[in-house]
Amino acid sequence: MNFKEVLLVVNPISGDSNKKYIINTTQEKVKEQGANFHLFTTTGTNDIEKIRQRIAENNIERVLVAGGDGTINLVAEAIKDMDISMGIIPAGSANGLAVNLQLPENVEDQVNIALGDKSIKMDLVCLNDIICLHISDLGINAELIKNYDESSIRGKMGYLIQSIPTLIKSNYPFHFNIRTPEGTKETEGILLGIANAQKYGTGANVNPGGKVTDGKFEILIFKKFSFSEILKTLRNETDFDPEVIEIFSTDEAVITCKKPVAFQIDGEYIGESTEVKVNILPQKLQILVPENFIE
Ligand SMILES: Nc1ncnc2c1ncn2[C@@H]1O[C@H](COP(=O)(O)OP(=O)(O)OP(=O)(O)O)[C@@H](O)[C@H]1O
Repeated sequence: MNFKEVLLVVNPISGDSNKKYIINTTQEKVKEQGANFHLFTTTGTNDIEKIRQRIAENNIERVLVAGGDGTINLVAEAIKDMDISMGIIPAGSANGLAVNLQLPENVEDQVNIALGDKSIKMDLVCLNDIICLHISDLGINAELIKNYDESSIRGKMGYLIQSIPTLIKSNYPFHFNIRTPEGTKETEGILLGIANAQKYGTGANVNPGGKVTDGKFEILIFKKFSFSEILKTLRNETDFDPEVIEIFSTDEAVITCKKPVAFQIDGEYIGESTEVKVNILPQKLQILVPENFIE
């Protein structure tokens, strides 16, 4: 152990769940390790600045995050230029990044990993200057997130309830122009994903070749709905029909759309966009993983 001051950042509303058990367990384990425990509860406004302030005031050396992908993203933004490692205690609606980092279900095990020594240096994908740790997309999934944000029911059920109205109201197919150092591509689709990791929080393995430390991201084009291809992602199969799902790796891209398209980063709805500039910050964030983590 090479830290004395630990900050736990907790999102009180994420995943529609009470965080008391997580807070108590973390506090106990930090004390057992002979370190000091500090707590920051997010408010939904200016959290990045407030976290940076707490880190400076208390000489924080390790940050733990209890929240969903949105909360992990904002803590990553706060610490990305500091020499501080981040541990994750998944407590959101879908926990996409936690699935990719192979974190266990049990809170005690999660806290042990977050306070442990095994870490990787993760790439951060940067989209119009906003970082992404997990998966971002333009199209129907971002429309779903927008509709969810506007509804009053939170958690997994909230997403489920919004899925049918989203399909009915959607403006798909969308038209995308994708420029990368490898060439230019014009395509239509229901969703264009920009993936650092492999899986959505549902476990759907949409990007089987994705690695969070390889200095690259993948562009995923879902050209049309196909239940057989969706089932393949759920079964971890990798032989997608290129007529339905096309995937390629790159390290830079400019995506333009003829009409504004809904856009989300790590589960947070950003707005409608006609241009997304993508680049990568290789091995930028030190993040704790299980001892038996396999890339
Ligand atoms: N105290 C708070 N009150 C309201 N919103 C908050 C608060 N703290 C953080 N937030 C918001 O929570 C969002 C992040 O939620 P996160 O993605 O971590 O959890 P989630 O359960 O997966 O989210 P969601 O339920 O929206 O899918 C951010 O938009 C952030 O601004």
